[in-house]
Amino acid sequence: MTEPHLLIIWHSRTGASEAMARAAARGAGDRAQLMAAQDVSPENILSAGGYLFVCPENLASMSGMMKEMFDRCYYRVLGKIEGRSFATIIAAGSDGEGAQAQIDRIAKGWRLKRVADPVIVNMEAQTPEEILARKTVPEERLEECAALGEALAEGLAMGVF
Ligand SMILES: Cc1cc2nc3c(=O)[nH]c(=O)nc-3n(C[C@H](O)[C@H](O)[C@H](O)COP(=O)(O)O)c2cc1C
Repeated sequence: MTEPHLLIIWHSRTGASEAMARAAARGAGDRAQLMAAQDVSPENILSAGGYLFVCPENLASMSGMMKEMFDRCYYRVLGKIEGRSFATIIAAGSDGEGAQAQIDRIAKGWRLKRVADPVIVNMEAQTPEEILARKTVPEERLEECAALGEALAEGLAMGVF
């Protein structure tokens, strides 16, 4: 992997966020490290040049596993990653703004710099059956995620961010 690399951190319950994180990693190629939130350590965060956070909105919040990653790592890296770049992709059933705002607030605490507009992919799941079903993200949205991954990794490699 080339340095400084993009760390893509994801959590997914029904597959949408995982597919989008994998698409972003495909776009970034060998300039990205793709990690499930539960596996991320403070050392992984410290060694990356920038971050892409990808998770669903659950009950108006980021998903619990993503929050657990922030809780576990927050103070271990506070003050050591200031100015690094970040972006987000949120999978939602109908909204997504709550999860988005929470990650933005935590990133502000870390003094990260948002370098791409927020991406919220609304899967339009309304009923319990739809919400609990395995998700298939439309191809054009996956391509958008791939393009974002490529742009972030490229910007980091070129020292633009
Ligand atoms: C327990 C639970 C709570 C949810 N709450 C919300 C919510 O507050 N707002 C929203 O837009 N979608 C909500 N959803 C829908 C998911 O965000 C949506 O299905 C998303 O595509 C799931 O992403 P994933 O496949 O990566 O898990 C919820 C889903 C679950 C399972």
